[in-house]
Amino acid sequence: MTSWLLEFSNLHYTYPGGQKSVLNGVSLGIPEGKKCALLGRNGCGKSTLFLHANGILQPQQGQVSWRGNPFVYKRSFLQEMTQKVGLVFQDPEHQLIASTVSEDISYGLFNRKLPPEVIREKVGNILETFGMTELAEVPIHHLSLGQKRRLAVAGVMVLEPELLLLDEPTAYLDRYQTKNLLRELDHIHQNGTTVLMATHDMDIAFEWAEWICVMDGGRLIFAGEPQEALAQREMLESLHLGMPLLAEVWEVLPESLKRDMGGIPRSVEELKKKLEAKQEVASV
Ligand SMILES: Nc1ncnc2c1ncn2[C@@H]1O[C@H](COP(=O)(O)OP(=O)(O)OP(=O)(O)O)[C@@H](O)[C@H]1O
Repeated sequence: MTSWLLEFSNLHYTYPGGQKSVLNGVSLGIPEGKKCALLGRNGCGKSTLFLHANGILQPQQGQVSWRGNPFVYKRSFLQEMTQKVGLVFQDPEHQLIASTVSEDISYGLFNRKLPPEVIREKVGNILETFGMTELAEVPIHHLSLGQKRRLAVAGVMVLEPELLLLDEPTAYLDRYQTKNLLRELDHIHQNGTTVLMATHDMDIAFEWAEWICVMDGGRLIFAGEPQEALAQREMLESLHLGMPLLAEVWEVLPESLKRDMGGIPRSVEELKKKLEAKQEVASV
């Protein structure tokens, strides 16, 4: 049986004064140690679900559990959850509060009342990990959007969460910045953090994630491995998510080539490698 690090069970939520319920019985488990993607069209409730992951919002019905233990909506428990679950908002402007890069990263550590020398060391290490050492004293309003996004992730990661949730972290990033961010997330994941990313981008989800969830209308409608998601063409197209580009390319390849290549490659690099290997065999 899969062990869920965080589990949402039958959550219902309507915003105060809202006309419509946003979460309509969503049940979704985040498997420990995996890179996960949450897909769904605009307004289906992804961000609202994220706000339930560390108790910022409390469900009106249903339950959130951490390692099988239901959330208790009391200050001490919620403080513990904000440490275990790091949340990176869609808009970094909502997250960055201090005036310079290093001050911003220090903020959460100061709140934890850590000794100044420990804070200095942690900030220095995280700046190095994120390649931002030279930006330490730069005012936040001088940063590019890509740098702000990296800083928002760094500011959460310095608190060493066990689960990192990112709300559309690649939105508005160019290909180069997107690749860098995904590489950083891989690094974070290799160091033992479970990662869940909300995205509209099926190509990123297919290439990067090991577990894919799809929401619609405040409910979960699919959860499974990326290859299983490919069997859901009709559902993915009806939600305007579409199929990954590589799956579309795969469709038009000759059957003999597909047989030799095994399954659909997960990335362009994997496709190239498989094609080159095939050419080498053919030229022997
Ligand atoms: N603070 C709020 N007050 C009232 N309604 C809200 C609030 N935040 C979000 N909503 C509404 O809740 C619904 C779900 O929004 P949410 O941001 O959770 O969806 P989403 O799937 O993350 O969308 P997107 O992909 O566009 O970011 C939308 O109809 C939105 O207008």
